Amino acid sequence: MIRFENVSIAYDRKDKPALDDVSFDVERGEFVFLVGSSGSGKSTLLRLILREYRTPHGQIYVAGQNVANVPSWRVPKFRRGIGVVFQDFRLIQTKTVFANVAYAMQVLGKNRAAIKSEVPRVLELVGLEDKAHRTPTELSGGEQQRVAIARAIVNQPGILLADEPTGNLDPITSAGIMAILDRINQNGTTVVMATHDDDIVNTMRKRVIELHHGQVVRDEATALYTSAIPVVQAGAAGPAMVPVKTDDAEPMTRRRRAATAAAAEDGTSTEESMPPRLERKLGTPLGEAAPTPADEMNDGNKK
Ligand SMILES: Nc1ncnc2c1ncn2[C@@H]1O[C@H](COP(=O)(O)OP(=O)(O)OP(=O)(O)O)[C@@H](O)[C@H]1O
Repeated sequence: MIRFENVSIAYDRKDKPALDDVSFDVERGEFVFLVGSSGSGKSTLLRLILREYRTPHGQIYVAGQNVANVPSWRVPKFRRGIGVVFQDFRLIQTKTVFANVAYAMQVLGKNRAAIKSEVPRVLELVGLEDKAHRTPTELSGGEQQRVAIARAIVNQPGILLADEPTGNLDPITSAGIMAILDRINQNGTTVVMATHDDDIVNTMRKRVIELHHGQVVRDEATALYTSAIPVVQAGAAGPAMVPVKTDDAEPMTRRRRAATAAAAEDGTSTEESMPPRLERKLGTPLGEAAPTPADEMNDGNKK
């Protein structure tokens, strides 16, 4: 579905490459986390999938098309097959929830009957059917992100790109968003999500592609945020290591490290300071299993 072949790009001739000889394949229907420190190249990679830049080196194929061969005038059509969700939601503040989602269909010239039937289905999928007539200013951050997801999937894209979709949200709200993304993925949409959220990655156990200085240093199935095994760093002469955990226990997440440090200072048990496990939170009402009309819509897509 998405293939990078030896892709390198620098924003400026004198800059180090933002991506450096990156190769990977994402199959249709996969869910992939992109991880790596700030500046490692995650957003650049997502932008290249969207054909925001022409690629100076290497080849990128998206849904069978060589992205470099998509002429500028065809880029809008090319992007119809890709939904995008950003950290900062990017909703139109003056439009209602319904109108924000409907707008994504209007720009593609969909007729009123289609909009009237599709928008409610997608709002139901993200659990916002009762907030259709509110504006974004009347919604919580998590609800706004659900509107953004509804807008991203209303045209039934084969690929959903998410750039830190939970970056502005608390852990419980983030878990609700992840339940929705997981469900969209189970309905057949390929999902690529850039994130710094170790709890989410450690809970979901999906494929992880890790970038470091623009290079892929890890590409692992059902993986943790931080590698549990020594990994040879791409481009290194010898087996340089990315961070490795040394015991068999679950690796410390960012929040757990903070809780442990705080507990060490005040002498309390870390268990009490821990946030509830994300798995439990993923079982919250947003993850309800009953199929919705939007599921059927997506199922129809897969056939
Ligand atoms: N528009 C731009 N112009 C010049 N350099 C850029 C631009 N966007 C990103 N870069 C540089 O490219 C490199 C990769 O940036 P990118 O935004 O892809 O990283 P990231 O992994 O998404 O970071 P973060 O986790 O902070 O979002 C960085 O060195 C960054 O400074």
